[in-house]
Amino acid sequence: MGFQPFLALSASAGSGKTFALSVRYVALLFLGESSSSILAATFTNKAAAEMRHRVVEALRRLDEADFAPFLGELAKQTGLSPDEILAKRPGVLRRFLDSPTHIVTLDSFFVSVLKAGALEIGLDPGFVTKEEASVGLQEAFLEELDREGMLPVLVELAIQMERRRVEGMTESLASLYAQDPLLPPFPEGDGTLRGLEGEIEALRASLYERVQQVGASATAVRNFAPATVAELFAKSVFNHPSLEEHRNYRKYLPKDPRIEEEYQQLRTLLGRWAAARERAVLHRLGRLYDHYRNTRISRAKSRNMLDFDDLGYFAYRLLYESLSKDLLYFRLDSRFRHILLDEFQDTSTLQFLLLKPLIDEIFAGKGQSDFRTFFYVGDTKQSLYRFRGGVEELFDRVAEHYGIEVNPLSHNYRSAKGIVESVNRWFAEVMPGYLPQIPQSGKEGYVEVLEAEEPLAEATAQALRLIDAGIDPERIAFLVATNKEGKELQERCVEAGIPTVLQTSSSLRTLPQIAALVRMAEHLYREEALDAEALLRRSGRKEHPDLGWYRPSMRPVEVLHRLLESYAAFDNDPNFLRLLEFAAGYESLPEFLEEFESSRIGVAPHTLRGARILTIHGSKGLEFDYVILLDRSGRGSSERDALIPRYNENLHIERFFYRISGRERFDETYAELLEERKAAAEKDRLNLLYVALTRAAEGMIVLKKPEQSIFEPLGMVPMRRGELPKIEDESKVQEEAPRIPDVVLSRYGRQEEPPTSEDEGEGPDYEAILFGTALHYALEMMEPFGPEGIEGALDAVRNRYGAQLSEEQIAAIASRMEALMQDEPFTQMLRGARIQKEQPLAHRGKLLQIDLLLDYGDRFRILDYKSSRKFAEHHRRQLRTYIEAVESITGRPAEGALVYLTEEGVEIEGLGMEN
Ligand SMILES: Nc1ncnc2c1ncn2[C@@H]1O[C@H](COP(=O)(O)OP(=O)(O)OP(=O)(O)O)[C@@H](O)[C@H]1O
Repeated sequence: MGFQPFLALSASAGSGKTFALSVRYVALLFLGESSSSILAATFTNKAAAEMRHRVVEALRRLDEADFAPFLGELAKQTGLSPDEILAKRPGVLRRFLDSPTHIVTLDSFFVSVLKAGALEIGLDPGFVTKEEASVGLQEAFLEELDREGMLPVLVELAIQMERRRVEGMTESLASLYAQDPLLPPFPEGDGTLRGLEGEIEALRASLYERVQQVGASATAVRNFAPATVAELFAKSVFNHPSLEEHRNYRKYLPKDPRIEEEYQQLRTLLGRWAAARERAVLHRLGRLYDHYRNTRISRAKSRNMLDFDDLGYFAYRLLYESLSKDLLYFRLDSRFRHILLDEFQDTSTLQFLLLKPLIDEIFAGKGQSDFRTFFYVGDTKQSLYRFRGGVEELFDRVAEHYGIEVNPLSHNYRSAKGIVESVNRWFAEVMPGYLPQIPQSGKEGYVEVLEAEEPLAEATAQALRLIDAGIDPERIAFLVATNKEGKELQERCVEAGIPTVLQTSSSLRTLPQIAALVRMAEHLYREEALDAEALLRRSGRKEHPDLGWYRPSMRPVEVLHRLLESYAAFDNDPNFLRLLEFAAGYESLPEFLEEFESSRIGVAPHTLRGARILTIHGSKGLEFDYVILLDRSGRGSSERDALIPRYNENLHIERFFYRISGRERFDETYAELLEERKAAAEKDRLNLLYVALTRAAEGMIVLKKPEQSIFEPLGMVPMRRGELPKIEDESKVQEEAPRIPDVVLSRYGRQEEPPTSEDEGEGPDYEAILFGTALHYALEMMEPFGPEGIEGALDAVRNRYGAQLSEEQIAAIASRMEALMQDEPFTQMLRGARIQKEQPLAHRGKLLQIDLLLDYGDRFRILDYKSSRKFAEHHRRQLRTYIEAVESITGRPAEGALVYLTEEGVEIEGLGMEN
């Protein structure tokens, strides 16, 4: 086939696009090109790391059987025989390792471009990058508005946009900033709104009178009764293009033909009113935007910190307004002769514009003897980033613009036959232009669609099933819809004893131990002595270490280091080194804490083992042997941006439409645009499902909700195809099942697990944990165990938790204890039993702590207190573990009960062994 210098591959998931990209990269090396002249850009850090890995592995292991397909492709592309390739390999590998490489994410490439030319635009090249805009941005913006006398404009706009919160407006401004180079000019204010409102009012009044005069019904008359223009605009009568079509009016129209005429005029005027409102909003927004942008620019410069949007803004200015290409290449110390782009369907227009000067440079040499190439791959079925400016249309436009051949690939090399065929069946009908893939694997694989009311709960059960079938957790990935669900699932996995790695974000601050450690530092700084166990429970320690060494004058790195020493369980994790490195850059804790919150320190790769938990978005381009795909728990959100952009041929924004509910009835262009957006949103949803369902190589379990499922558009029904692998040693499975949850991690000491509930996006509710912990403590300290012991127990609680609990909370603890002591079923259970409180048990290498163990001589009852019902299912599973442990240790039967001590009173839920 030879080497085609300009080529694009547009092909389905698993068809080998990234594989082809790696082959091409290596082929260029064998053709004598230096790695410093090749730019290979991907979307995520993970993909870039993966690509580097593939290239190095290929160069090292080309002679191994696993790399035969790679070698075969390489031979085709380079025109060399496999033997020639293998003979050249050592030299190529040496040169590769000795030269700088540019296998990077687009964002990090733009960072290096910007660093190279920073001084040109008044930036300090030592700037750091951050994930999101900083906390004080809004205040700084408001200060700027105040200084410039612009606050009244903000207020007027707020009234016009019916926004009660400043945040709503700064969000709109932030989204303008994110696409600054693509913005159309903002309209001038034309002051037509008032005049139009007068005209509309006059027409309304006239119609009101006319419909009254012809004797129309009260309802028909009411439609034109006095109202503000906005109220009138919202009326459903305007759903009818003409009153002829409206049965309340039809028969009266002949009596006064002016009615229909005026109705039509009114509709036209309302349409113009919406457009005038749009102009007024955009005009004010434009005025504010200038100041918003100033604030962003000057803050980025003065703090020397750039987020993604700043990066795009400055890189554009640099490339298009400030710097010659030659100077840029000189500064970058390389001149790219070859560009390879992965996942091109998700490239935003702005990103493309930033690359365009480099691509143009390549095509400038086209036709000459100079060897320059451009290659990109993608799949518009997998485009997911429309919401942040990804435009899949770019794929074909770029090919057309540069005259690049676009080739398909029709085989699937990733997934087993059963998976490929199931995916073909699900999508053939619903995705326009879907080309069924041809499975390449000889394996049948495993596919199961299960209905589950609670996908999060079912997911752990299914993972245990896979693990019990002998599948290493490392080979399993859970795919979830949102980061929040990822966190919740991880909690459940911890408690089910399944090791997991949460990859919903690659940021260090999302690692539980790191987050806990920083939270500890924060508590020290704020002098809030919140229960350290609750925060650092994952460290596996029991005692609260002495933190008396803390001094407010200490540097952040010192505080963190001392905390690490105090909680020795954190040894040897390179992520802690990264944290310390980051902290070393700050002099004071508050400064460190603020920056840490929006930091972008990557997680050290390969430091963690276990099943992966990722969002579907995060799984793009990746593959896993086994995938458990979870339906979304809550409902998805629908698009509600105030400004709807319409793009021109160059994919710049031609104009914005201002969203007003019902405007589509008065404005055809707006109606069409809205329809296009809806169709696009629909397509995005399908794309997301496509990405999710094409990640598995060997097995896939889909957990679908019976109702309101994201899988509904596919007509997916419960099914099963293929078999899970058979584990050779059946006895091992017997012995291991049911698996023992890792109780040391999930629950330790007396405290309840931190709830990560639906309604709090912000993680554990430490108030509730503290309350639960104190309540447990009170019950433990109650001596004797009866109403007479309550007073003494409360004293103990005051001694230990007095500083953190309010008097009301202590009173609430007292009343819950009293309720328990008076509860008939509870006191009944105590009769004839030897009572053991906080009984520790060692079982299968794990330490369990039982709240109340009642020993009746021939059998046991285990009671577990809970202060909330939030995690009932979790509590039940936990209790079953305790029952099993007690039975196996003592050889006597045991049963258990959950004792819920809630505001409503005492409720006891009994639980026997189920199997
Ligand atoms: N020609 C080939 N011969 C053998 N194996 C291949 C070939 N092409 C791809 N593969 C393997 O198939 C799997 C999927 O390939 P790859 O990740 O390149 O697909 P992709 O098209 O980039 O998928 P996605 O669109 O999901 O990113 C990989 O494990 C890869 O090594």
